[in-house]
Amino acid sequence: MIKAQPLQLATSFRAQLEQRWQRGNFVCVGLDPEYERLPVSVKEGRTPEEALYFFAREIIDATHDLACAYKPNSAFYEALGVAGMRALERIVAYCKEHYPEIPVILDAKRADIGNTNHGYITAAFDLMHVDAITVHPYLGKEALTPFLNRKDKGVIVLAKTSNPGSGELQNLLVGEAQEPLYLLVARNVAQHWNEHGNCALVVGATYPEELRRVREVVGDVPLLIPGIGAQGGDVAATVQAGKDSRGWGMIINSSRGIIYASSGADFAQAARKATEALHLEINSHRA
Ligand SMILES: O=c1ccn([C@@H]2O[C@H](COP(=O)(O)O)[C@@H](O)[C@H]2O)c(=O)[nH]1
Repeated sequence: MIKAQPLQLATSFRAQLEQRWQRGNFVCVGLDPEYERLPVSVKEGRTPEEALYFFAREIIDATHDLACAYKPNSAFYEALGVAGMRALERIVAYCKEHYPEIPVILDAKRADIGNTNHGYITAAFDLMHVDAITVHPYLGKEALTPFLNRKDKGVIVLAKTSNPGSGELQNLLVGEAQEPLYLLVARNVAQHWNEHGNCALVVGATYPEELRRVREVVGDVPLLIPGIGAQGGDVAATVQAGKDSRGWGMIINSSRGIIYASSGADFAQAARKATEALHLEINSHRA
């Protein structure tokens, strides 16, 4: 009889993603809790720190077999001050302890000059132990080198963001080729910044044509794709435009569409249902 082999724990963000994609998991569950919107049953008898922690933990337990990644956005935790940051640290620690195979992406959109970046890196990678972080490209590769040199960690660079006004700067035609800035960013990341194979790019699901153009120039570089669910991005168009040469390569985020699927005590079951529906829809368009 062949014995099932225990899953070997991946040692880098990219390897973690590959294992999740191999299972057919492409949904990134966005852990973006607004305290005011938490179900009454979650807030009752709990401090704000405990409420945030409990809410996220229940959602993680309910979705872990379907999730490609978890993505807490730092803003929602910072908004509660020290209590929020403590909750964030505990949520990441919970994921790492119980589901170490699932990558945790800290959406904090960092990047500054050299020594400031060291502070961001220590906080995210060495204290919080997240597997990847989002950064903006504005300061260029030189400034981002301390992030890029963390070979085992993912560095996810904003290219074309999902917001309605993202074209103001990102669509400006630049360089010799007079191509949109977002495409130049994507090209530079894929060709010059990704020396350790640890880069990914953010492209909003609200811009499927731009997503297609990015995929065309970056090959199989992973894409973090927010904008599904509350922002109205189309799943079929996203998958058609965003999949890589293997039909993989996508980390498709939904936050509010999953975590607020129910405002009642059944929020975790509802989050699972919403995750499963998105998981099935993504996979139905991958072939
Ligand atoms: O271009 C971007 C970059 C990041 N985000 C973040 O993703 C989630 C989206 O949340 P939803 O509730 O699913 O709309 C949130 O953390 C954003 O800050 C993005 O939306 N677009």
